[in-house]
Parts: sequence; C-alpha cells; structure tokens
Amino acid sequence: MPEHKKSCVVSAPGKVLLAGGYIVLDREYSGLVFGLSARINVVSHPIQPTQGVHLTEIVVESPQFDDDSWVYGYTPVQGEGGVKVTQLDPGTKPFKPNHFVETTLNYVLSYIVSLPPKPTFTTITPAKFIILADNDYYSSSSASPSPARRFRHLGQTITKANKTGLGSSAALVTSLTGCLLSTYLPPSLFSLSSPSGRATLHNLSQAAHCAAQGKIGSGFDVASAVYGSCIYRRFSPSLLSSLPPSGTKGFGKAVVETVNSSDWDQEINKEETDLAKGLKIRMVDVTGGTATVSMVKLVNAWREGNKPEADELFRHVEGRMRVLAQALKTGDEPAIKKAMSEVRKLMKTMGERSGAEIEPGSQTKMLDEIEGLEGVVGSVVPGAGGYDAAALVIRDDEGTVGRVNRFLEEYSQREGVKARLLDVLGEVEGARVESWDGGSWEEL
Ligand SMILES: Nc1ncnc2c1ncn2[C@@H]1O[C@H](COP(=O)(O)OP(=O)(O)O)[C@@H](O)[C@H]1O
Ligand SMILES: C[C@@](O)(CCOP(=O)(O)OP(=O)(O)O)CC(=O)O
Repeated sequence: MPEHKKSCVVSAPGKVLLAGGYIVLDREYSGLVFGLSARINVVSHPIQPTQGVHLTEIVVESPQFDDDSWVYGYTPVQGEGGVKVTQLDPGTKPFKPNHFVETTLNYVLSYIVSLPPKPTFTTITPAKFIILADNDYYSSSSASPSPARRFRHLGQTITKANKTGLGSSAALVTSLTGCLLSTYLPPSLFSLSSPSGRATLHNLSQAAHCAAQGKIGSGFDVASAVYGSCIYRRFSPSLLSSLPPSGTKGFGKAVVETVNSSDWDQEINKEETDLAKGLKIRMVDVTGGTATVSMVKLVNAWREGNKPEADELFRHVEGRMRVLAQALKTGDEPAIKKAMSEVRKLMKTMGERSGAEIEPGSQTKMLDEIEGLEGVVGSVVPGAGGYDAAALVIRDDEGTVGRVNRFLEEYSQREGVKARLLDVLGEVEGARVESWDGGSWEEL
C-alpha cells in the first residue's frame, strides 16, 4: 500500500457569527465569525472490504449515535464524471441515508480521481471514516455519564438528537473533506498546512456543503471551519452555479476546474480577529423556545422593498461589526460593550422592520438581565438570531462563570425554559490535523 494511504485524524471547529447575520449573505458586506472549541473529528483507517458485499467499500460511522453507520460502494462515472457512491444495505440495520456524508463523498472522491494529468480510480481504496463530535454539539436527553467522556454516547439516532446550533454540518463536511484528501492524496498534492491546501479544502467543502444543503448560503460556517475566526466576505455564488449534478457526465472534470479555479473571491481576514487575554466568548443554549423558519426570506423581502433604509442599516451593522472586532482584539471592555449593544439594537430593528424574529422579546429580557451581571461584558443573539442561542463575551474568571450559571438556572425556572451555558469557548484556529492516532476514542 503506498505510504500516503494511511490513518489520519482531521478536525474542524464549530462557529458563532457574532455580528453580521443577513448582511454577510451579500458580498458588499462582511461578518465577524469565531471558531469554537467544539470540534468534529474524522478518523480514517484502511479496511478489508466485507466479504461478498463490495470490493470498493467505504464505511462511515458515527458511533456516538445508535446504529448510525453508512456503507457505500463506489464506481467510476463515464465521460469524466468522477465517482458515484451508492449506499449499500448491510442487511443488519435499518437503512438510513446521511445526505451530508454521501454528498461529501461524491464531491471529494470525484475531485481526487479527476485530478490531472489523468483520472486514477485506483487512488481510492477501501477505508473506514469515524466521526466524533465534541459534546456541546448536542443537548443530552439523559444525565451526563460519569466519568465525563470527551465524546459522549447520545443514546439515540442522529436525526433525533437535539442540536445546539454550533454548525455541525459545516464542521462535519469540512473535517470529512480534509480527512478524505489527507488519506488519499500524497502530501505533494494536498497538505492542510499549506495555503493552497487550505484553499482546496475551503473551495471543495463549500461546494459539497452547498450541494448537500440544497442552497448557496453565505458559507461563513464552512469558512470558519476551515480558517477559524475571521472577518469573512463571501464568495460569489456564481462560482458554483455551473456544476453539473454529481454522478453525471463531466462532473469530475467540472469539480476539479471549479475548486482549483483562481476566480474564488472570498476574503478571509484573520489579522483583525482575535480575543484579548482575560476575555472569553461563551455560548448559551436555550431550549424550549419556538423554531424560527424562513427568516432570510423575510429580511430579503423587506430589503427589496425598502432598499435605502435597509442598506443604511446594513452599513451600520458592518461598521459596528468592525469596531467590535477591533475592541475584542485589544480587550477594550467599554468599547466591546458599546459595539455589542449597538449590534443588538440594529439587529432588533432589522427584525422589527422585516417581521423576522431576530431578537425576540424573550431574548431581549434574558440578555438585558445577563448584561447586568458583574463580569459580563456584552451579549448578542448570534447568526440569524431567534430563540435558541445567545453569545456572551465575559471576563475569564470563575466568579463570572458561576454568576452566569446561577442566573441561568434561576431564569430557566422563572421563565419555564432550559437555558444553560455550554462549555464551548470561542477559538481562533481552523481545521487541523490532530496528533492522536484515532485509536481507542472511547477512552478519551
Ligand atoms: N456527528 C455527526 N455524524 C454524522 N453526520 C452528522 C454529524 N453531525 C452532523 N451531521 C450531518 O449534518 C446534518 C445536520 O445538518 P444541519 O441540520 O444543517 O445542522 P447544523 O445547523 O448543525 O449544521 C445531519 O443530519 C447529518 O447529516
Ligand atoms: C442569516 C445568515 O446570515 C446567518 C445564519 O447564521 P446561523 O449561525 O444562525 O446559521 P445556521 O447554523 O445555518 O442556522 C445566513 C448565512 O449567512 O448563510
């Protein structure tokens, strides 16, 4: 077996869009996104294909969930079509698709086999890919096991698990893409530590994630999974519009041309994003609220009909976002407080004007009270907003964490919700190769 077809572990962080929701969908504006310490890891191992099942077999497992394992066979597609994977029914478990995993395999394997100078299907050999998500991605329905495990078993299937909204699909697609590229390509063709390797990971993960989602979002979640914290200006959606569907003639060639194209125009500004020592970004998970749907449609419709007002508001959000980024970097607490409070006001106005519940009344009440606690510098409803999450910038000391925890316990009882501080912290680093060998993850 060639030396590069080895076991490897690649991880990618979750995200929090601290400022710039909605405006970041438009290339004229940018958003401030932080990576999170909650990561999704993907571990690869070579395998012997199951006897009598398929000679070309790729197994993907998510062992924290009940019965979540997906087995695929892969076949070349004629006419420079790349590779098409087909989910195999092992007969022993209920047959459940995983659209994000399957789409990522179709995109990344097609990219790998279609690289110039000529298609090489033998590059892909049977392997198993194990997905391990840090605990904060899901709210546990059962009491935490003791001793605490780094990767908790959730005791249910993935479709039933309650997500906390940290961007699991973007972190999954990015870490799986990075692991597939690192497993099957020699370092001369892909290295996560080189700028060109990172660009490949970014472009390919964006393409796969958009296809799996069935829409072209701003891509801030994939960008932060790849690069970590940054001020992000989106790529032009037209870059992905001419890709034929996977599994059809010409797909492999087109995916290589698209991913390796020099037309990618996203801007990743890492210089202006950092978190000063002594401060932490923390996430609050709020369950028991109502789901928010189609908020992007409402904001877009309002903007269409009220261009001058909407554009002025968008410009203000962008301006406050940049002030906030600078203040977080230098640790200027009064400036952070002011910028976060202005972002909150502007986003609340955007919600009121458009009819989208970006900062609903219940969140305003909770955040106003939290901001009154000693050591809490500022708060926002991150990303698209809604009922289910909040982001805080707090002083990094036990007293503050204790005060916030006690407050959330009292608030939850009082308001009949379940609000809790997640362990996750804002973090600067993006996707990386992990040094552990992937063995005995149950012991971690
Ligand atoms: N740990 C995991 N193992 C396998 N698939 C996962 C995992 N985490 C996320 N996914 C995939 O991502 C999908 C969730 O995507 P989505 O609903 O967009 O959530 P999010 O907002 O967290 O990105 C899941 O249905 C599954 O296909
Ligand atoms: C509205 C947005 O600008 C921000 C949404 O941010 P969230 O962090 O709320 O995202 P999800 O994890 O997809 O729910 C849409 C976008 O930028 O794609």
